[in-house]
Amino acid sequence: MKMEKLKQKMKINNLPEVFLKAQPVLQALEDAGFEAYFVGGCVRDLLLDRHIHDVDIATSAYPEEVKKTFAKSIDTGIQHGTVTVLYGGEAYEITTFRTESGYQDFRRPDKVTFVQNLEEDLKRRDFTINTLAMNLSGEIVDLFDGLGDLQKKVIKAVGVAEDRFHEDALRMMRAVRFMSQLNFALEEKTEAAIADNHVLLSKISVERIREELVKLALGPNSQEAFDKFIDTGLSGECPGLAGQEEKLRVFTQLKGRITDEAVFWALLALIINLPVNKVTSFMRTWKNSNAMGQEAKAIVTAFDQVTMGQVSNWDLFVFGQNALTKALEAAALLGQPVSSQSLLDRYAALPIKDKGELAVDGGWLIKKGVKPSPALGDLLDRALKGVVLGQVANDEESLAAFLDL
Ligand SMILES: Nc1ccn([C@@H]2O[C@H](COP(=O)(O)OP(=O)(O)OP(=O)(O)O)[C@@H](O)[C@H]2O)c(=O)n1
Ligand SMILES: [Mg+2]
Repeated sequence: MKMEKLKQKMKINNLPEVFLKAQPVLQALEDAGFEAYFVGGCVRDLLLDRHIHDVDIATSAYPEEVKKTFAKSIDTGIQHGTVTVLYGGEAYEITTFRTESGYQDFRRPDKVTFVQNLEEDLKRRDFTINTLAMNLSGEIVDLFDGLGDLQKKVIKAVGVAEDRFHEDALRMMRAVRFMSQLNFALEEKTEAAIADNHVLLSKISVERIREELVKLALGPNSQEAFDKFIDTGLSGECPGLAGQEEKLRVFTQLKGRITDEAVFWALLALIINLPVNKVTSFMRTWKNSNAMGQEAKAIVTAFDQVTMGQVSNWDLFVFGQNALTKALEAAALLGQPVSSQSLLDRYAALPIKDKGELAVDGGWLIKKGVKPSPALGDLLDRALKGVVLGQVANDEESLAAFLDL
């Protein structure tokens, strides 16, 4: 990407495809007599050469006027001034310049007020790096020195930090999440304001906090971000983490990067010394899906076994490939001495990896004269164990002999 700095104005040449595709949308709004800009995360990520997942547009047009300008639109958040426009097979969120006032509950504005200019809109946004806007010709509008802070690599609240966090307390989590994802530092006053206001996080839904925490954990700079998450008191406002500050510091000393969400949850449970039988309920307090809860529990179970040393082939079979590899990943991150390769080799050498691969089933046993009964289940278990442990070949004849049928 080419950037030119002209009369204090930065212009991006050779815009990536996502923006080129969206340009006609901006053009249509301008042709209809309105102002329109690309705003927020997409401009930030463009300048950082990061992947751009969606392109957001801010405009002076009112929602009704936006709808009139395009053939296809959906009223996604019309009460907040957002209309989703479908154009060229893509969906664009177009939001009228707005300001939000009266945040009684620290999480959503009591009312949205439309404003006439871009500056009014940008100044109620969270961080300077998220206030950048770009016009149709690729010129960057930088009213709050977002470019300077991108260069300095700092997360800095727009204006008075405390006000921004009172408007939306989730922004405190966003601050540490961006630190991790972008490998940025936290500006001093912004950090102090989080430390002063961390209790407001309790007003935010667990789901929204969870989403930010997972992004933080999976980011490349998670170690420093975890440090701030703990230092500022944010961690103490999270489900099950109050008073666990010292243990949570382990996250600042991991031996590498967490690359999987379930591994993160398993690590969290392990680090706060949660007994295996508490993992599912802990996962529920974080409003995780049952599937994620079960996966985390399976990883913790496998971890406990592999780090204790005694792992039979039957154990390996029960863990399964997913829980085993992720438990080994967790062990490596925690610097636990585990002979991962030999466990993986042993797993790979198991005669079967799944119950479904067993050459016989209940129907076969019944044909062999076994009555449907609990004993039938026991026989199947014996067959499965025999095959997994290599005591019998996985074919009908060998299994019939093995089970004395
Ligand atoms: N609590 C929030 C959430 C969002 N924003 C503003 O809305 C933009 C878009 O929000 P969102 O998509 O949630 O975040 P992004 O910054 O785009 O980051 P991501 O990469 O996660 O989408 C942000 O850039 C920021 O300007 C804000 O001020 N306060
Ligand atoms: Mg975004």
